[in-house]
Amino acid sequence: MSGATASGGTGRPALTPPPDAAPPVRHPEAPAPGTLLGAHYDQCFGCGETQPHGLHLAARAGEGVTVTAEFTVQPAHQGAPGLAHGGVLATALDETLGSLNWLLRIIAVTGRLETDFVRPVPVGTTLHLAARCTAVAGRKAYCTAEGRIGSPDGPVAVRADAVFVEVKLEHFTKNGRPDEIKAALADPDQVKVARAFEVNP
Ligand SMILES: CCCCCCCC/C=C\CCCCCCCC(=O)SCCNC(=O)CCNC(=O)[C@H](O)C(C)(C)COP(=O)(O)OP(=O)(O)OC[C@H]1O[C@@H](n2cnc3c(N)ncnc32)[C@H](O)[C@@H]1OP(=O)(O)O
Repeated sequence: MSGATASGGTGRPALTPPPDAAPPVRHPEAPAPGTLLGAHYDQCFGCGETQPHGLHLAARAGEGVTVTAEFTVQPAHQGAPGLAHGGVLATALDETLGSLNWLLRIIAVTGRLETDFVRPVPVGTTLHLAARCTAVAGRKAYCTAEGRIGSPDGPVAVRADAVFVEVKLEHFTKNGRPDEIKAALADPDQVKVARAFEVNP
């Protein structure tokens, strides 16, 4: 698949939107700015509320196609003694970026995630994350995020650029556990169902 190469076969870096990319459009029924988005799946390692090993990251809708999120580094997230593991920090960025799906009202998965680790992040730190979609081209959403230490205006510790690729629900039913998808569809909590599955065709 050409998309997995650095340039996607175009000679253009894969994280640079193509010339025909359009500005992202906030879906008219996207959650209002300030709304806590909740988990897309309660067992998700990034955001799942009942995932004991997870980051319990809580994302909030912003203006336009932006979100913010907070994540407090726990002892279980260490790489070096007292410092967050880089893969965990990449997960926090990935999850925050993935939350932009709710504002675009698409189902999209991470195709590429390029991360800069700018400062070490000590255990106990609350990382304040902010993500925004910068462009959309076909099935691809180009997004960027950063995480700051201690407050939304704190020093930048991590940054990421990403391409998310829109997929059909079959991506999950074919490759994941279809029974759980069906159970989620039958969930009487209609808000949750709408959030998970009521997306643009
Ligand atoms: C109980 C219910 C729960 C269910 C939940 C349902 C609702 C959920 C709602 C929201 C979910 C939010 C989740 C957030 C969580 C955080 C995000 C993650 O961590 S996601 C996991 C990690 N990512 C993967 O596992 C992807 C694995 N990869 C793939 O499946 C494929 O490679 C995929 C879908 C990315 C692309 O495969 P193709 O066959 O569909 O499409 P092709 O034709 O190859 O590419 C389409 C376009 O995308 C570009 N592209 C593809 N891969 C790229 C890449 N790596 N970098 C740059 N561009 C790429 C290509 O160049 C092409 O562009 P051109 O249309 O030709 O212009």
